[in-house]
Amino acid sequence: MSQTNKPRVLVTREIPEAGLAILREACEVTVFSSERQPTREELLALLPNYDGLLSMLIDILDRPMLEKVPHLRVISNYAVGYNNIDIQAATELGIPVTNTPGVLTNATADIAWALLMAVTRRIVEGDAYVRQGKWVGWSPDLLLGMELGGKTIGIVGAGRIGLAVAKRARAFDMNVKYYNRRRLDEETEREYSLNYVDLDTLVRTSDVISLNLPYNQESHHLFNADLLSRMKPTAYLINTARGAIVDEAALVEALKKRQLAGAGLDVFENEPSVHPGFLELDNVVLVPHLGSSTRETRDNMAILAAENLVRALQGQRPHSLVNPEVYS
Ligand SMILES: O=CC(=O)O
Repeated sequence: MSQTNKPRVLVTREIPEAGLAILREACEVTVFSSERQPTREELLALLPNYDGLLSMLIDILDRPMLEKVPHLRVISNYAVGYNNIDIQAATELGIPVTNTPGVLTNATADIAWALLMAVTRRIVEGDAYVRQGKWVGWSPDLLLGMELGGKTIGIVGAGRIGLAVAKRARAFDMNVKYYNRRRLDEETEREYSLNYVDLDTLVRTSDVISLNLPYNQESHHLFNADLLSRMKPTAYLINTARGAIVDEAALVEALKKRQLAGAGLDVFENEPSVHPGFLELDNVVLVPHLGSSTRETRDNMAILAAENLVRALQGQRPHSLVNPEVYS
């Protein structure tokens, strides 16, 4: 039982102190661990003792799980994506769910750009080449890459992060096409020099494709063998969204067959497992879901997630609410 009248909150993984300090002011806080996530069973055993949950994007909060903890007064997800939570179920149970948009936009667009540059300019291959002592002197054709200026980037998903990628692309003199379920207004298209195209045209005509859309039933395996086969053989695919937007096995095959030139991946279908096929390919750059991982961004995510949680527990509207219907 609670020692104070403060609400009790469970934080599934240690987050930056900036957020924990906000939580401690208003709540009794338990941090599960700094080392690992709670298992499903551990979470189920713990949650009856808490009023609020601050979850990570790898905590699976599906309907069967949520139905066992309908007393929760808020779930604050430490991520912009919330595909780990059954939002429909949470809404039906009256549980507000919040996320952390905005604060991680630049960091995520930066990592898309880092992957894009690393794979098109063969940075990882070059680093290995030097370390392995293979470099015997400058050569006109050593590790040739693709120039970005004048090329076309196709952005799939033109939300905050997609637009931040577009902004970087303009600075590199690239042409920017985009595909989004809903076309943006003319002013935004003009501001970011964006050309709206359908997905097929984007895939067929882009030199780089950047995935910046949310993962849901509609986007599951959107990039399947068929769509991948329509890419230019000289083109690159960058995924900083969610792994399962791409059929990973199909991507491995397409890369092997050189149906596309390369890929830069921050996210994977079954994290932390990576399809073994990728490990054998030198035209793929792989990083372990680092999109938002700058010190500044993780602090800001912690502050936003903590404020969202405290506001919901205090009966105020959280800053970034995924399911506003719970309040109507
Ligand atoms: O993947 C990271 C996020 O959704 O914040």
